[in-house]
Amino acid sequence: MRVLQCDDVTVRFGATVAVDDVSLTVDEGSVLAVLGPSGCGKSTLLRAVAGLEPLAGGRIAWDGRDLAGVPTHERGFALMFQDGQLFAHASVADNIGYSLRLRRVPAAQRRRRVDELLELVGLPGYAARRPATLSGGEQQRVALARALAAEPALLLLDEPLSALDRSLRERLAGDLREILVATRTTAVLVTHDHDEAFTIADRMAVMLAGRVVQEGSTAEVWRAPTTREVAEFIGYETFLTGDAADLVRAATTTTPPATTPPPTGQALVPPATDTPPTGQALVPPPSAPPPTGQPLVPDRTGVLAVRRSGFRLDPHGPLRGVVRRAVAVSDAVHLTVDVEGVGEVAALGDDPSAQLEGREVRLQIEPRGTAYLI
Ligand SMILES: Nc1ncnc2c1ncn2[C@@H]1O[C@H](COP(=O)(O)OP(=O)(O)OP(=O)(O)O)[C@@H](O)[C@H]1O
Repeated sequence: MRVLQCDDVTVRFGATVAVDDVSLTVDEGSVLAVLGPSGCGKSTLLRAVAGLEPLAGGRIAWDGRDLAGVPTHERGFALMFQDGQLFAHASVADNIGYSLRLRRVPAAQRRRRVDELLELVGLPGYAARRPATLSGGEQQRVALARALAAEPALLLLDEPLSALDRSLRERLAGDLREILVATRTTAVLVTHDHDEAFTIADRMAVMLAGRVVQEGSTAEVWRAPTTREVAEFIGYETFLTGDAADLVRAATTTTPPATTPPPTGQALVPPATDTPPTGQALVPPPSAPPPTGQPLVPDRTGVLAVRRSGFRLDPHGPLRGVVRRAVAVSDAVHLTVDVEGVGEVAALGDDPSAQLEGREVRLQIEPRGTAYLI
């Protein structure tokens, strides 16, 4: 059931239109990510839903009821920010139990609920600790427990993981997804990180310059961005037109993967990650077999967008090129390859230690890493 409904919402700061005619809906128990670059208006939209910014136009409704005139504390929503903003002088238990105390929940019941929440966020035994003695990740877990304590009708998450380092962010994003699903929490997550949006949310709304430019299930937006701006924002790096696009399209001839149906909603990892393929591919064998099978990329005019993982080093690949640049990352190598008849493309190799610059290579095309922009 649809519970949050934003219709033509506009928020202005003087002459700045921070949120421009945005319409969105969120279903009960589902998580919507509002994904966009810094300054696109996503935090302002979240604050408007919380009742912290007045609307210049439009309407926000909860469960069919217009929220105009309903103050923040009466909306029954909880907010969690990038910096959890814990009370420094209170224990972890008092931080988590704060909203329960305000509601005069008896102490014994409060303690039980705090213990349950600490278990849920993976911090059993932390009740007596002070926030200053916790790591950044632990502090965010406590902030999440505090936000969930009052069983909010809607949880509003504003970049909840961006202050953390990358590996911790990835782990916590997975945990956050599991906790939201386990508690059947309806949530709106604001983030600039497309991987985070993919891990945590069921649906995604891409926001650019105050407007929602694409909305859909995370898998749908990931696979089929509608414009170049959206595609760039969610990680497509190479954009081809005309003969270059035709050449790549004609070379895209591989057997369809066994798991063609896209994940819907519950996926914890993106379907087209930059995971490197197995086996290294440097020198093309002279008798590399010609590609066989049916072209998978539809024959249409438009811009062919390709992720780095869409072009993989493979000795049997149909495209030939010369490596212009190779940048090793932890378990892969990011390549810029000048492909015959195509030009420079971003590609992926699997051996960070290989000396590839200046070498002739072949590339395979991974259809799941490609999209057509019409
Ligand atoms: N209180 C304010 N007064 C004036 N302008 C504001 C105010 N809050 C936000 N803005 C402006 O509104 C626009 C959107 O800001 P907002 O913080 O919503 O963007 P954002 O996408 O959340 O960015 P970030 O990720 O950097 O926080 C920006 O141009 C910003 O300068």
